[in-house]
Amino acid sequence: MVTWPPPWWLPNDKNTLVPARSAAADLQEFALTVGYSERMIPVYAGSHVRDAETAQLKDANDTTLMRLAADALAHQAVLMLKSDGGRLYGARVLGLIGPGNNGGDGLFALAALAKRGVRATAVLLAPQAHAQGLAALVRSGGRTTTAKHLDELLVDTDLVVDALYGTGLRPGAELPKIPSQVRVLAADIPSGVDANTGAAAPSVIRADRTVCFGALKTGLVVGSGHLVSGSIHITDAGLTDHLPKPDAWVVQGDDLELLLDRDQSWAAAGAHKYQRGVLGLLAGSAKYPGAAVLSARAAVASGLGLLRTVVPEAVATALTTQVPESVPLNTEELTALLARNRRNGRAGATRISAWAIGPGLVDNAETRQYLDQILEANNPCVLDAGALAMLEPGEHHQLRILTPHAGELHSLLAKAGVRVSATDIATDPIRWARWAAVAYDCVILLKGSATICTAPDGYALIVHAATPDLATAGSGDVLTGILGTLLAAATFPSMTGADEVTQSHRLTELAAAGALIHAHAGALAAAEGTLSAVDLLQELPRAARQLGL
Ligand SMILES: NC(=O)C1=CN([C@@H]2O[C@H](COP(=O)(O)OP(=O)(O)OC[C@H]3O[C@@H](n4cnc5c(N)ncnc54)[C@H](O)[C@@H]3O)[C@@H](O)[C@H]2O)[C@@H](O)CC1
Ligand SMILES: Nc1ncnc2c1ncn2[C@@H]1O[C@H](COP(=O)(O)OP(=O)(O)O)[C@@H](O)[C@H]1O
Repeated sequence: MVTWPPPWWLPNDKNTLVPARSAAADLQEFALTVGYSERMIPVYAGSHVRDAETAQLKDANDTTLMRLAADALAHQAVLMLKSDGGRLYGARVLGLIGPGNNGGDGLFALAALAKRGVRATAVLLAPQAHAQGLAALVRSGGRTTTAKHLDELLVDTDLVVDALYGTGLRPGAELPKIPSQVRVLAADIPSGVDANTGAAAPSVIRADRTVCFGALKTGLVVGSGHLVSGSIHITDAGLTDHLPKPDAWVVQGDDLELLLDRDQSWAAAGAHKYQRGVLGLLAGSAKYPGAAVLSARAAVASGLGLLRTVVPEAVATALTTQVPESVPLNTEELTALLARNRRNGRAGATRISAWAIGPGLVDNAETRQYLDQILEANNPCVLDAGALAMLEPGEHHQLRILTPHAGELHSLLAKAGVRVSATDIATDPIRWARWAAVAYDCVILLKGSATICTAPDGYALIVHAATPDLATAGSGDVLTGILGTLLAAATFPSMTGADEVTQSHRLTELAAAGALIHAHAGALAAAEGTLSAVDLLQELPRAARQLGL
């Protein structure tokens, strides 16, 4: 059950809610109480992986795990060197070696490469280096040098192995500048990335490939971390018994079926349109007429049964012309429909099964009246853009997905009395998405290159965009339409008596499913050239088919 207000919030003098000092620890606890699935890729805070590694190693001098990590690193270095017809023998590899175990990984990996004829040089960038690793390198014929020679060595290097800092990084590290044309393989996590949050130092060493040891770290999948890690290869180090419950899960195309958990009955030949879901759309304004059209088209293209629309005069004609499948709802019909919803729930031919609210909406008395009426009818809904600005924090026991980008998340949190800057959100996006999920008692889908979907109890799913081209005007309106259709078609555990946590997990999974379809359509559209929101729409049926819907 979601408790409101959450125990770690304290009222301030303006009677709004602000986080108590212990909030971070409490949230961490929350994040760890969620279940486990084999299918999605579990993600752990870097510090938890480090603790697990330490627990796994009974003897502090045992280098078993480090050698395992180094083997994986050396293997990927070989693959990178050999790609594009490159030679291994005589290739020049520079290791950037830091003071801790990450440096140790790099030294053992260089030693393994030196044994295979690579000209391996360790650039010792800290006053001390891992002693056994250093001895192994020297025994294998590798060389060492200091930072003084780095720039001249970089001119003639085939590959840099970044083993400067891993999960032990503290803020303020000095990092060398590596020219962008030099290929970089990172040990565990690119140096400069915070393994718990994904925050990256401006001077972060950007990698083409990262070999991640033991388990996928949160810092590699959100924030700037996943933008600077290149392709990620995870090495199993047998840590499972020592790891806590995951911090989050990364979901990919294969997970869609699991996320949707569809009741297939409607798909039978006899199913009619109402069983596929009836979506209500409250969207658009004279100022933003196109947003309503984009959401409507996306909803229809995602396999909706029926679309009912509530839009202002200025949008109505364009909507019926461009989305002839949509059926407008006038005020009287809306009132009657919502009354039926309130009395008899969401199923049935004359009900609305879910709402998509907000794209292009502006805040005025009429819109507020519609919004209040719709929310009162208690249907599952997705709230985006203009609707977010009209919401207040608090408990409501409804199934809601809110879809802010970072700027909108900032405003939502500010309304709840949580004063965080856009930079704070960028440096720890999962945390602040979780806060908003608690404050608004809903699922938050935080948009960005990594989309974070999280429930009030901390359950978090991450979806990566395959292309930055998705960041284009109207792309979010398309997402709202997709989510609306998924909500309209979904059955919820409430109907079988499940508790609110189970319901909110189901909603989180639907949100992630919507983000996956959106991301896949984006990848298909980008493959054809530059991407507009309309291109994205047109790829939706193909994306859904390829993902097995
Ligand atoms: N713990 C283990 O048993 C294993 C660790 N492994 C590797 O070890 C890494 C973690 O090792 P460590 O805990 O030694 O941490 P790191 O090697 O990431 O860094 C810690 C060292 O860097 C220094 N340091 C951190 N921030 C600094 C700053 N801002 N300025 C100057 N110095 C700074 C610290 O004083 C310490 O000496 C993992 O990322 C992974 O690469 C793997 O070898 C597998 C086994
Ligand atoms: N850098 C990025 N790389 C990939 N996808 C992104 C990036 N930034 C944003 N997105 C995605 O693009 C969409 C933009 O949505 P939004 O900001 O609401 O746009 P609009 O309001 O114009 O419709 C979201 O799905 C978001 O996750």
